[in-house]
Amino acid sequence: MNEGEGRVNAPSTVRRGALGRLARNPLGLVSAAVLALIALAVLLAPVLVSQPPDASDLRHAFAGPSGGHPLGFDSAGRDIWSRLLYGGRTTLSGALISLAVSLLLGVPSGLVAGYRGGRLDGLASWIANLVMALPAMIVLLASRAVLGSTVWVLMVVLGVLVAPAFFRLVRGIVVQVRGELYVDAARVSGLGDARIIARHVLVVVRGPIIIQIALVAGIAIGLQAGLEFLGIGSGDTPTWGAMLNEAFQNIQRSPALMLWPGLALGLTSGALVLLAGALRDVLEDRTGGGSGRARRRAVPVPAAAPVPADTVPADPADAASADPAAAAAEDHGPAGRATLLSVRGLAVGYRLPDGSDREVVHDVDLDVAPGEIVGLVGESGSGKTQTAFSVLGILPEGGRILRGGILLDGQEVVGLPERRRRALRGGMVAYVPQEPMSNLDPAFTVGSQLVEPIRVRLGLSRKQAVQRALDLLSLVEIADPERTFRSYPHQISGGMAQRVLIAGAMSCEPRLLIADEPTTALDVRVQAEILELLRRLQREHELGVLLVTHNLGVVADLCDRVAVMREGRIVETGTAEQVLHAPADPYTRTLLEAVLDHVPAREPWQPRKVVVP
Ligand SMILES: Nc1ncnc2c1ncn2[C@@H]1O[C@H](COP(=O)(O)OP(=O)(O)OP(=O)(O)O)[C@@H](O)[C@H]1O
Repeated sequence: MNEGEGRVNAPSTVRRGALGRLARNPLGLVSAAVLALIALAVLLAPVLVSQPPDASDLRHAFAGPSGGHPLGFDSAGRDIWSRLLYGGRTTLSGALISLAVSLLLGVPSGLVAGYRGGRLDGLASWIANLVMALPAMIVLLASRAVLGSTVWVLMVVLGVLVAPAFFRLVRGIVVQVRGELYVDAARVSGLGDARIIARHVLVVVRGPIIIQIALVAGIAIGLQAGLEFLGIGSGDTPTWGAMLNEAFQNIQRSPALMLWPGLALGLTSGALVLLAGALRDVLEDRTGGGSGRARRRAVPVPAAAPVPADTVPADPADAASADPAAAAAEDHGPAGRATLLSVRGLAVGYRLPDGSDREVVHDVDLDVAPGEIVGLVGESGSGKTQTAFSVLGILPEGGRILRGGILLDGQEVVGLPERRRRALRGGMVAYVPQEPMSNLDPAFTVGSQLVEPIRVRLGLSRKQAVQRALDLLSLVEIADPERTFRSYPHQISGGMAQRVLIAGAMSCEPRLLIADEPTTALDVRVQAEILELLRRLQREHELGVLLVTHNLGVVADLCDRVAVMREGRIVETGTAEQVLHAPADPYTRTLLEAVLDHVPAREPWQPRKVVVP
């Protein structure tokens, strides 16, 4: 029954930490050690030097190394070792300030712009492009003239100039991630934007951000040194760039003075670049030994305490819709049963560039009663998914409901604020998607994906949520729930993944389940098992099910009633028996004829005899 159990490699999904993998990467280890040594030396400067960096004694000008002065003296008789360590403090702190500013500006704006899209994204991208187009050196020179020569202020300006690098990196990744089905699944499960970003999006961008930090730190150090070398800094604090400047002025007399600040800059920048490369290998797992990508977390499915519609605070819209709801249930409820879902005159459109709408669903009426399975069938592009997404309130960007109403358990949901819509999704109504694997975030274990929405929606403790997730895995007939709980999506089969998604959908004890081609991506044997599971859950939990499918075999097998869609309209509705045996609409007949049941089977293929002359 539990197909694919054998595919679970081992319960011990070894999840070595990134630090451990970095320690096994020779380049990473050496560069991290060099950086750590440099950081330690500049931090311990007061105890490592024998005189302050600005203490000058002209009698020692250009003098070589001596006791307590391992690198000798500069042109003003100052201790080079002391200036190198204290200069490192200024240089590295300056780089940290630039980094902090660029991270603070670039990362949150990239996350929000990428995730929300639309005008906000357009505006943020425009600003980022504008800042990137500015010549950094010219802006820094102008800033010095206007804001003064304090190195810290220049570092803040540098941070602003570098921020677009983080913005573009993060935004680009988020735009890709937001289209992932597991993000849609998290949305459908009722998780809010902030939680989705924190859980599913940040985890994807953190690796590239860490790599970028190493690169940008190197750039900031280089630029700052460049400014100081040009003599643009304040000159009252020792920095590696200022040391290079002084050394350059005395290059004829003592070329060795260039060596130490040059070495410090070269070592630090080089180590940062190498560390960035090693981090890239480690975080993207190029060195083998683990499926870094696959190990990215996973997300998921719904979970939530049923949030009865009537517990949501009333607003005037509800009062206005109360009567129509009751009327709809009375007038249109199938066979006199109270409707769970009642769609009336639904029209969905997509905004065109000229401001008009392209209508893709026209005046759809549809009902689902408790304990009833209604099939929504039709050829590809007929509007089934748009209808289902309208009920869930997750139409893609640009799509909107143009007309009509949707009553969920008597409550009008069209026009309901997103917060209240979210309370219904993953609560009273749950969703089972078409492609189970794509709806699980590969970076999280199955258990983690189930537990998070359960905790959010049911307000359970972690321990209780884990127990509930295990119970749900048993409910969907997974033989070894604990093992599956610990597995990553790449370690389970498609059929098991679909069971996991159904478990997630059931976690909120929904009353209406919307299943969009739930078996299409599965092989025939697993399809039958999943259909049987849905049937059992529907029976035992009195679920209303809206089953979106193009498979008339599934309809015959599972559905009580059928609505046939064509070009955005419902062309025929009736009991499964009526529609399949005595279709009234010519389009339904065409659909049925397309199922080759009545066509005589072809002769088995026979190899042709090849006559060899
Ligand atoms: N994001 C979108 N922007 C514009 N039009 C869209 C968008 N998504 C869907 N449509 C249009 O809506 C119509 C109905 O699509 P829908 O996805 O509901 O079809 P479907 O019956 O579910 O097909 P399938 O079985 O292939 O999923 C199609 O003509 C499609 O082009």
